Amino acid sequence: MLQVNNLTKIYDTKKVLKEVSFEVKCGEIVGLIGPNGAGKTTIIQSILGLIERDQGDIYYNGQILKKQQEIATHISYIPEQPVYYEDLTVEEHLQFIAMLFKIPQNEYQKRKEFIVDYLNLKEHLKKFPDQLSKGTKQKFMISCGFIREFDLMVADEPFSGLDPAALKNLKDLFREYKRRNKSIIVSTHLLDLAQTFCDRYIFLNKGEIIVVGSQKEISEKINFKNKNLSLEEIFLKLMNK
Ligand SMILES: Nc1ncnc2c1ncn2[C@@H]1O[C@H](COP(=O)(O)OP(=O)(O)OP(=O)(O)O)[C@@H](O)[C@H]1O
Repeated sequence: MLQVNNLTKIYDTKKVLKEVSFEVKCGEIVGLIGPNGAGKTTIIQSILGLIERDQGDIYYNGQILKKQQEIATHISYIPEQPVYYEDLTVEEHLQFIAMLFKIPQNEYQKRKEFIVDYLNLKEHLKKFPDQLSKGTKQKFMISCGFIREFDLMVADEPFSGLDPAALKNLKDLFREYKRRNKSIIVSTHLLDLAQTFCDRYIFLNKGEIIVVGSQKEISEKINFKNKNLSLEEIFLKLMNK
């Protein structure tokens, strides 16, 4: 469904992404894993057209994606840092997104009830984002990502600040969308959690992909004796820690 070819990004004179290529299939959850500064957010922002690429093409269902509007139509996004309008309430944001994506009113109500219930956001609907705690703000960002229809969601550290119940709910939500044949790219440092719901992983370091595959496949590639390494063990081995 998504094909990323030779993605390269240069800041000043530093290549922070070096010919990164990968694909994401329909109904697949792919974990983007790597140490701080590896390039996860840069990949996500390049796919979404939020920053300009120096090289590389993004294909969506075989069609090259160029215009911001085309990208936004197909791909939903949970940003790493909350982005919102200070003078709109949580509910008004959801309505605004519904309007942008032309979601019929009855469909919007159904989706809102589902997501607000899933994320325990009901008591916060009339609040302004600045009145929310960090974790609730994150749930609000997640609700904005899920209120609209999408085939691919890109989530940049979406678990940040969530309590254990909300972590579980978001994980379940990702699984539910996978059941609906939606694809998800998720960047996270929570490796124990990631290994409970991701199908495949892209391990990055210093702007380069070092290995791609399922936990089992990567385990086998990097360690012949013990084929069942945890994701944390894989990470530490790959980073030579
Ligand atoms: N606007 C910018 N100007 C210059 N360098 C940048 C800019 N944004 C990111 N970088 C650099 O690009 C590299 C990749 O950063 P990026 O934010 O993509 O990493 P990350 O893997 O998402 O890290 P983290 O896990 O800490 O969120 C880093 O070396 C970072 O310093």
